Amino acid sequence: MKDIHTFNRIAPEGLQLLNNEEFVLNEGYDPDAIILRSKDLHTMAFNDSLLAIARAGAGVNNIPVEACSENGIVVFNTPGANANAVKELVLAALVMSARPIYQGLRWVEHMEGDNLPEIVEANKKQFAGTELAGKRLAVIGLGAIGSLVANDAYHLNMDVIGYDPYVSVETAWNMSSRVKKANSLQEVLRDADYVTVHVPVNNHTEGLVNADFLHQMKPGAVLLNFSRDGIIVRDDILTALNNGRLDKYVADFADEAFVRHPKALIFPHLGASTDEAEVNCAIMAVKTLKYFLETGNILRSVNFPTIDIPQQSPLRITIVNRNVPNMVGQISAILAKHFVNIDNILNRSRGNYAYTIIDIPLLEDSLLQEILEDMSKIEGVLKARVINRREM
Ligand SMILES: NC(=O)c1ccc[n+]([C@@H]2O[C@H](COP(=O)([O-])OP(=O)(O)OC[C@H]3O[C@@H](n4cnc5c(N)ncnc54)[C@H](O)[C@@H]3O)[C@@H](O)[C@H]2O)c1
Ligand SMILES: O=C(O)CC[C@@H](O)C(=O)O
Repeated sequence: MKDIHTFNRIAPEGLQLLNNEEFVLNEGYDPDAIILRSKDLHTMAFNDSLLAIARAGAGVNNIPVEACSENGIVVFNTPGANANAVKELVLAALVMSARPIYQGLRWVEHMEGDNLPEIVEANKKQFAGTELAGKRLAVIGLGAIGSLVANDAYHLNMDVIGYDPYVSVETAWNMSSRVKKANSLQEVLRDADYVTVHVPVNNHTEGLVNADFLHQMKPGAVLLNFSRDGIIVRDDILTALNNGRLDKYVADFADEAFVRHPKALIFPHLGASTDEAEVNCAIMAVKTLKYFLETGNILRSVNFPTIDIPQQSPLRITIVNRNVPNMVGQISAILAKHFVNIDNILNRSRGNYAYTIIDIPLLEDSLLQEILEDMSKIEGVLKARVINRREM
């Protein structure tokens, strides 16, 4: 039995894929795996038996990924599973920044009386806006969300320019050829009326939107942030709003400095909050996690390599190790010492870490245990486990 802990609301359509014969939910204190959305795990102590964490979402900044790698814990996310939901909210945010819809709705809510239509017609000019068509939109980060926003904004007749120095081949194929490609931040920001940022927050993007970035924007432009609050320097945005350089700041992250600011429009982190996105994310997170727990194969991990080979032998040993020389040699030597034949072995690395799968014939439990203990003692092995195909 594998114990899965959940945090936040994970859609039942995903959780019901965890059958009762193999999995229990939220039972013990030492889970084999965690599924979560935005719960912050940075201060959580990880139990030794924790094998994996699946984020039902795109961003993994609420998970201490480096510490997980050091403890041999595989971290997964659900790429693209909520991208359409975020895209739709960004399009709504673009319209709401061009036209004071929200202000108009609030105003009309407080009106009463038989002559309401006349009052409305006499005063509605205060809620006139502008159109998006013909305006330039800069999209920074052309991944799952950014590419959808860019394509749809083009269909709203916006002049769209994108910037992503690491754009994936898949995204490049999905992008409309009408979306212009910028080669630098300076180029993408220079003439844009609207700038929307869709990058993950990490060591390279933290504070990306700072005074220098804002200075490169066209005066009076609008900035949209549906990525994370960590990508902005709050004081620099406040300064730009207050001195008029930035016309509006529209974000999906509540911050005391912005919530009542007259030039800010703040959403309560609603990007992924649609029925469809919640179900998509839960199903993808559960399937990915279940596949890893059952087969040892890794798909959609943010800290370990993709590895996916069918198990053709009764036993599979999986090893999470540091990416250092002679690891496969030492692992094989232990099996050779016990005269165990290797049916299949595959080692893949990613940065400082690697993952090894070894398929072997059936062995006595005691011998298997001894082999596993020997492997766990190798300097640089972070986690080792056995998958017995008969039990699956
Ligand atoms: N508001 C929400 O509820 C919500 C929902 C989903 C995702 N997000 C946030 O949006 C981010 C993007 O999501 P996604 O699904 O599009 O992820 P993604 O991984 O598909 O796309 C991210 C893109 O950013 C690009 N990138 C990275 N660093 C860059 C840089 N310095 N300059 C330009 N491009 C850069 C990458 O090459 C990639 O193409 C997530 O990491 C998450 O933080 C927020
Ligand atoms: O789960 C959510 O509501 C937000 C998810 C979002 O922040 C993400 O990074 O995918």
